[in-house]
Amino acid sequence: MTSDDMSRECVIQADDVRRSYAGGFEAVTGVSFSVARGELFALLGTNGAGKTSTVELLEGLARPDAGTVRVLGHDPYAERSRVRPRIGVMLQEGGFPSDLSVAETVRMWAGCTSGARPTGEALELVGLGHRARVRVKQLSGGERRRLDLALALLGRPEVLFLDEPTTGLDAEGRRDTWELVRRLQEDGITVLLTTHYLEEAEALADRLAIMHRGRIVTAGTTAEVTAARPARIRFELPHGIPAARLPLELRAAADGPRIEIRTHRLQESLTELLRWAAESDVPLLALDARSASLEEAFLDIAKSAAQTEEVPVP
Ligand SMILES: Nc1ncnc2c1ncn2[C@@H]1O[C@H](COP(=O)(O)OP(=O)(O)OP(=O)(O)O)[C@@H](O)[C@H]1O
Repeated sequence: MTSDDMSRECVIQADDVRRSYAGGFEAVTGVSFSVARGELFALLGTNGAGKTSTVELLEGLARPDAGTVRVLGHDPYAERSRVRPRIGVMLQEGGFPSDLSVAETVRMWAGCTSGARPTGEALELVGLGHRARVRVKQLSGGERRRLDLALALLGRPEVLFLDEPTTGLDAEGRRDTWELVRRLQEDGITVLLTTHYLEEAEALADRLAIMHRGRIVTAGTTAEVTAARPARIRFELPHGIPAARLPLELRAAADGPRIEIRTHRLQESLTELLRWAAESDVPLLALDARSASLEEAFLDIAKSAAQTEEVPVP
């Protein structure tokens, strides 16, 4: 960690936070993490892992049963009036009246937001300037998500909570949203993102945490989270060339003509494979070599967690 990192102000802090629902079910079971100013932190997890339950505590919508939460140095629940004007929250479903126009919706929200941006500026920011007069019910799903985002950005927040911001968007809409989030980050906004898309976390997050059953199972940069997992080389051998002809160190799980090698030394293994292929004059078909992805790390975590879970007694 550089001295610059150490001097960065901690904007979001969760310390050993717990949250239970009526009936005693503990959805968040001792979660700790911090987010520095200007950082984008992604919270990932299996279904029902406790992401939303955690984020609601940070947004000041509920009080933790144990542990402490601080946003911009304040308790977001007890000191809501100090924290709320400085944060923006993009909910999964905005739920605004669908008969209003886009501009009317923004103006309505601006009425409840201190220091709101002008309507045109908020809409331009999310690429909806040309849709100002259209009724909300006529917007596409992707445009509605962008309107949700415009409303979250209305009060020029220092901290932005994005709850699954690209769910329901097509590939182009998703990439447009990523571009926008990157621009916001360049302006110094701190972002806490929850997402089901690992690719989204990979593209945007400075650091991330993966939750499962109410706790953080692993956290760090994408590189840190994937570091311990092997890289993968895949290819097919031409008909008539058996996997047994590969150098001993590279012999791997063969599935018919398809070969997959898992290795912690990707560069060395690949060099060796390519040298063998060149010397033996064997074309490697559909060759694909890649470092471990976040998706593989996530699936491993979900799988190993499932294996250690108790089997319910009938
Ligand atoms: N109001 C509630 N009352 C009781 N249990 C709840 C309540 N809200 C959530 N839960 C439970 O708490 C657990 C965590 O839910 P939460 O919505 O925080 O998970 P999540 O990680 O956001 O899930 P998803 O990715 O599916 O949205 C789940 O088992 C859920 O059923």
